[in-house]
Amino acid sequence: MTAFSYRNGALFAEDVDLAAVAAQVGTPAYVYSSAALVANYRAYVDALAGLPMSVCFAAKANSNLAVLRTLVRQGAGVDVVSTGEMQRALAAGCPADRIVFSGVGKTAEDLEAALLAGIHQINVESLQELELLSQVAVRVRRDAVVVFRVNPDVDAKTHAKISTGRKGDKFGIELEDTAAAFERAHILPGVRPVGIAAHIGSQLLDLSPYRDAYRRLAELVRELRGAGHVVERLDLGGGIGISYKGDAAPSLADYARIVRETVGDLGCSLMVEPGRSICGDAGVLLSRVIFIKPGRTRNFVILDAAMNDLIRPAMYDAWHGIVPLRQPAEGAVEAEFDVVGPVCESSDTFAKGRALPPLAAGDLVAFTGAGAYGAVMASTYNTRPLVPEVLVDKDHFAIVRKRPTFEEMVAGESLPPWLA
Ligand SMILES: Cc1ncc(COP(=O)(O)O)c(C=O)c1O
Ligand SMILES: N[C@@H](CCCC[NH3+])C(=O)O
Repeated sequence: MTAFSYRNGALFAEDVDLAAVAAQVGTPAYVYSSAALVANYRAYVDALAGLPMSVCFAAKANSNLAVLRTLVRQGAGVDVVSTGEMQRALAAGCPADRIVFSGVGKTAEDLEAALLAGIHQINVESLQELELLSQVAVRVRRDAVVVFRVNPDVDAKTHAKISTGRKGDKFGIELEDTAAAFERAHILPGVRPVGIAAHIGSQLLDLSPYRDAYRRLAELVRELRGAGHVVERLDLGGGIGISYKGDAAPSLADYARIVRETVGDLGCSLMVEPGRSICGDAGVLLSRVIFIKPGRTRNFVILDAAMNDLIRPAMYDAWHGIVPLRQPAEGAVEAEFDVVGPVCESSDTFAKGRALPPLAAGDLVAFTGAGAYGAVMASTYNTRPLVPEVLVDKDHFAIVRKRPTFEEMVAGESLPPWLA
């Protein structure tokens, strides 16, 4: 769904004029639409209806408390990869038994926190983690419900930096070692293996790798059961890719068909962990033009947003729409610009040779598709404050994370006695 549209020449989020948000909150600022979050979550629930399925939102895509709360109120569970994300999920009101803890490098502290919170399951990614989990479980006297994340060795046909399910990737246990992991878990105290998980990568626009991976999972479930293991849970990993450029994205109906065909009849309770496809198109990053800088070879739009606020273009050459908050006049002629931020790195470039309508210093623009892996990946490089976040619901909005002041930014630092 797109909750962002022009009305009388002004870009709105639901019924809120984004220029009014920029005026009150300043720029850069992330703005999220409640309606889009809810619609995207419901689309998963509806597409997978009839299957014993739970939808756990991957908090890594956007862990803002208000975003989590919006989804949790709809019934979503939360997939977390750190104690911090788990605390956020709990603070957002997610019942512990709807939380899944994933991640390749959980520490004893993470595992202890997860056990004490009593979460739904811990997705274990190595024998080393299993051993540590057993020790922690015995120490805190809580049994761990374990799902083994396996590496199905499938090429997800996505950006190399976000592909996670090929042999040689750091994630998961190799398929052929899974039975041994179950056997070890039966010997160790405090750990109870109940299923398997896989996540082959993010931003998949071709669904066939899911079919390949899920077939391998189904085969593995049968093999494990044949060897006498109980396999009652199957976690299918992250969600489908989204359209950043307005071109065709995969449909949830097609994804659901693959799920039904490959793993629908195993008698396992199923889980998906979508992040991007729930919050990606539900957010924009607002920014203001500082300068238009014409050059001999290239012309630049210099914005007040930078790579530290939205790193995806610098990190993955990712494409985000950049649209003016005031719709250009009919017949306005576009020109090509490099769109850059103020950070002292040439990679602080959002777009090269992008055709844009006439813009002037002071004008506002919005980066589209910025709701996932935007604010969560922001840093304070160049001592730039973290961008504030705003949640819109129908005709009103609230600041759900404020911009820190410069005093707050240095408040945690101190001088050692010999420099004081
Ligand atoms: C284990 C796991 N689950 C879920 C996700 C969410 O993926 P996506 O945002 O593509 O839905 C990720 C991120 O790729 C992940 O690593
Ligand atoms: N951060 C990546 C996605 C990584 C998903 C996490 N496994 C992106 O922005 O596309």
